[in-house]
Amino acid sequence: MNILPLTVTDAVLSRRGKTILDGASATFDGAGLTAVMGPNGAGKTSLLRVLHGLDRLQEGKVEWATDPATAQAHQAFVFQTPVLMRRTVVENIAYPLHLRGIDKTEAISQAKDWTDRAGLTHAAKRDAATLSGGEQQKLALARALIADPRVLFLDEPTTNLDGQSTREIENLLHDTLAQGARIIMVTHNAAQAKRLADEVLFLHRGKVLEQSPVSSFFRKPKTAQAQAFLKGDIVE
Ligand SMILES: Nc1ncnc2c1ncn2[C@@H]1O[C@H](COP(=O)(O)OP(=O)(O)OP(=O)(O)O)[C@@H](O)[C@H]1O
Repeated sequence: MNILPLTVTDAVLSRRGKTILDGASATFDGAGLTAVMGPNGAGKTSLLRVLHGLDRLQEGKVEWATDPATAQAHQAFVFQTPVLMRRTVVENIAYPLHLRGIDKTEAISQAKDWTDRAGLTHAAKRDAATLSGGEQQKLALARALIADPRVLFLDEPTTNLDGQSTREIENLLHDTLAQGARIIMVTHNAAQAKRLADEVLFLHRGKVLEQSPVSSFFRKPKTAQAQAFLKGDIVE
């Protein structure tokens, strides 16, 4: 099911008198990974939440190629701090299949497969609450991927993780990209964006200043704000 392109047009989002998105516009299409970058507080997480339909805009619109319900059924969101159920790892990963009414034996069988793919075989029967941060992120990613989303939203999935967990997560993302998905991922890590992304969306004070192929963004950013950001200057 092709739910793309996804378009956000002139998005305005305010909270408690503060403008968080200030006329943000962007289009996402085809397979690949969009790295959403920008200074702290630029509105990156808020943009992802709006695209996924978690927050309603005051102005502007979010449109998919299909009706919203179809689009919703083919996308997934992995939060920076995953919300896990007090059940085993396998049961957590099987959950989206239960929601879709898939037979329990089949759901558990697929969940075991994803447990292995996520490098969590050793922890399959453990209560998810006892996992380390890296293991929880891998669980959350496997739980998102089991339903084969066409669009996957990720909010800094490897921040604070060690090298091995980061590599395992990036390997899962490479596989997901090879399956033709579009991943829209907030990252503060330029090296990671270069490893995974085909394009960078640079957000500053609630506006999309640039959405460019990854090589041109890092070689020749279009705005003074992006240049300063890449130099490591403090950008507000
Ligand atoms: N529900 C809310 N109520 C009030 N302010 C909010 C709310 N959500 C976000 N904000 C504010 O909006 C701004 C943008 O937040 P957001 O988390 O989207 O930015 P970000 O670019 O993801 O930041 P970071 O890189 O620090 O994670 C911040 O100043 C934040 O404090």
